[in-house]
Amino acid sequence: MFNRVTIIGVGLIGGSLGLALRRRSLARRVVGVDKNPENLRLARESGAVHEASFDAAEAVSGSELVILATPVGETLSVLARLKSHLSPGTVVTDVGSTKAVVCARAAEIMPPQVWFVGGHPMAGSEYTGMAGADPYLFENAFYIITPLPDTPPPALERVRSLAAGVGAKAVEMTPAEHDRAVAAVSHLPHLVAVALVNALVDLPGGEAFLPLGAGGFRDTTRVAAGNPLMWRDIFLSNTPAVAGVLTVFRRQLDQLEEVIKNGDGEKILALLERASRVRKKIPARMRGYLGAMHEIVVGVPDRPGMIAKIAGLLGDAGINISDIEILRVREGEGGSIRLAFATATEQDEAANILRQAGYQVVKR
Ligand SMILES: NC(=O)C1=CN([C@@H]2O[C@H](COP(=O)(O)OP(=O)(O)OC[C@H]3O[C@@H](n4cnc5c(N)ncnc54)[C@H](O)[C@@H]3O)[C@@H](O)[C@H]2O)C=CC1
Ligand SMILES: O=C(O)C(=O)Cc1ccc(O)cc1
Repeated sequence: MFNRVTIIGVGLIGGSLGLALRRRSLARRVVGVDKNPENLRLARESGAVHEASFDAAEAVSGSELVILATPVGETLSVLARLKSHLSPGTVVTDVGSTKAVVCARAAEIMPPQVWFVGGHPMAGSEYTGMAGADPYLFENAFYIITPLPDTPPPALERVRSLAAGVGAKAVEMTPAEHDRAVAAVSHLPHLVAVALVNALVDLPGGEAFLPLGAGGFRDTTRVAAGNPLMWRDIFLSNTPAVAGVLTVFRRQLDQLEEVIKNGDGEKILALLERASRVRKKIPARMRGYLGAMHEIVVGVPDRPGMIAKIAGLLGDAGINISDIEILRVREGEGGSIRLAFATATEQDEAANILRQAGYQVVKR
């Protein structure tokens, strides 16, 4: 258990860490600092922090762990302002989406006997601020930690225990490796989503097509609703890696344009098949590092208490629902619910029980 943890920036990620620390009783005292009074108020009200403060210098004093959870562009200036108030033995970590610039500079700024260990929970959403925080956000997510060669093992261990404590799986890499990897799996997808939305708006009458967008447009553009200031800082602090992946992506777009303009069905098919093959390798039934999920989709009529009824039938049979999602709802007609189980046996049993109770069930 930590004695005192200070979180600077109680927004989506800082607030979620506070909620997770409190929920799991991982710290005797969690102090939240923010320049936004509303986020501080919500953090206090929701119990994400024991104490809220505008004064970072005072709040970090005596903390075992200081978590910097501001946008990346603020992290180093916040650190520079509070460094002389850090107590010997304190470990400072961050949660920023880029690591090389911050980790290199933070190591230089640190006073003696205080260590900076970079961190990045690979979990989040398109929401912003404490109002989007979630105590379960990090559950089963990867949490990348980027120690430097001279990071003392006890300092690294403190950040590892934060990651494990909030339910995540810690993985270590160098800051440069981290930045290359996230450029491909997080920063490029964000830019693609932004370009898709802006392209639609650029098309004559395009914005009027927006309501017609089916699942595909929603799925591929969800992240474009994210916080523009946060994402600006990310692109400003990972420029070479992002530029590199954009070049590769542009080549892909050029290739698609060429084969489509040429009406080359064989090549179009080859490109689509290659992507389909690789995409299917992403374990669709895995969340973070959880094992494969075994799913069923249940059709439910639109009546009060239906979810409770289904959960009750399965609960009575000792079957644990690992995940639940409402897929489609049509007012007055019902909809479908996806239920996931840890084992194929539970999946089979759940399908049988619900079918016997008269529900339509499809196993996935
Ligand atoms: N949003 C996401 O899905 C993820 C974000 N991250 C990283 O986490 C960090 C925080 O992002 P979010 O929580 O999404 O942003 P957010 O905007 O929800 O929260 C940031 C908080 O920091 C506060 N803040 C900004 N400058 C400050 C300063 N100088 N002093 C005190 N407080 C200050 C803001 O008022 C706000 O409450 C960013 O570095 C981001 O790259 C990491 C993983 C996922
Ligand atoms: O919304 C999502 O699915 C995300 O992937 C959120 C996210 C945004 C930034 C990060 O650095 C990590 C995760």
